[in-house]
Amino acid sequence: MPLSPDPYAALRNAAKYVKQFRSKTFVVKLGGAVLTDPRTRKTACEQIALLWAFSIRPVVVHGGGPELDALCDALHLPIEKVAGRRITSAPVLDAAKMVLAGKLHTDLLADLQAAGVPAVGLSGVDAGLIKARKRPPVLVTEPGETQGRMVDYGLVGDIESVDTRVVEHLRSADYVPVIAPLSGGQDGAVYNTNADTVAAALAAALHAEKLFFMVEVPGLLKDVSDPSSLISLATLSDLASLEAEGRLTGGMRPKAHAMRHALVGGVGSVHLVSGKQSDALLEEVFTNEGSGTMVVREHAVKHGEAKG
Ligand SMILES: Nc1ncnc2c1ncn2[C@@H]1O[C@H](COP(=O)(O)OP(=O)(O)O)[C@@H](O)[C@H]1O
Ligand SMILES: CC(=O)N[C@@H](CCC(=O)OP(=O)(O)O)C(=O)O
Repeated sequence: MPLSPDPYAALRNAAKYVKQFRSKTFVVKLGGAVLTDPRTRKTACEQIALLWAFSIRPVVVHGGGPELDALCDALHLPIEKVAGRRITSAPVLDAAKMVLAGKLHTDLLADLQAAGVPAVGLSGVDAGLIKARKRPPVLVTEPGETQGRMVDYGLVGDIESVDTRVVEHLRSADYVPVIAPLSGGQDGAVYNTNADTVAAALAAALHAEKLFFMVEVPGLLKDVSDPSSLISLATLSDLASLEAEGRLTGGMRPKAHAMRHALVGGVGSVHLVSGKQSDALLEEVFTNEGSGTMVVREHAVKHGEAKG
């Protein structure tokens, strides 16, 4: 969607945000659905390149769930997810390394390079960036269920610490870090960690201004089956109500948890934007109305006011 019919008015309006966000850290998490389609991946990279050109400092975290599903399928490995997180056996973890720190990661780096972003790839294992411990069996209650059940997620890591030094080091030399969602444990262990969780922990540790989730849908929806039910602005308590009403399912559950973690951890705002609709990220950053959902701790911004 064009910013405005008057290009100079659009430019003046965008300039206000360019000034406001110069040198600020934006963590951008690219979801699996956006990455799987080469066209949407390329469009996402071009938008990140524009943020970079405007002196915003992006840090990219990527998922890759659908591509990992495809490899598991090809290898006849089970695909089991509970509350949006994968049950990860040793062979599934090997497949995760191949996809998340391998093919998908490299293809994303190549697209970012092509868009003019000096991207450098890391996983959470590099330089102890994301340290985790194996998640113990936990009680999980799915929406619609009255009773929870104990779930052993296997080789899934719960984040214990984030050491941002390698990220800061790259940023001080003007590189853009691109992080795959694997984490390191004791004695050389490697764990699979949900990419939303990694993005939120990193955004909090870097004191990011904003955290973006680029997803398949237009943003947070009141009714997941109705794309027109977009919620443009939400608080943490709105998020809790939606969750209690069972309106957040599948991958939106770890995302809701991640949004909460980031906001409580000091990130200014969290945004859900479409990775399918062209320029949705730019529209969310550089226009008053935005394109997706902005989530804030509490209502300092009233409906109808600028989102930026
Ligand atoms: N209330 C909701 N609003 C928007 N999306 C929702 C909602 N509840 C569940 N979802 C689902 O969550 C998905 C996003 O999570 P996920 O599949 O993990 O995305 P990604 O892997 O791309 O980050 C959406 O595509 C949608 O199917
Ligand atoms: C533990 C866990 O669930 N890990 C995720 C990591 C990838 C991911 O999060 O990818 P998306 O962002 O595309 O969902 C997985 O195995 O699918």
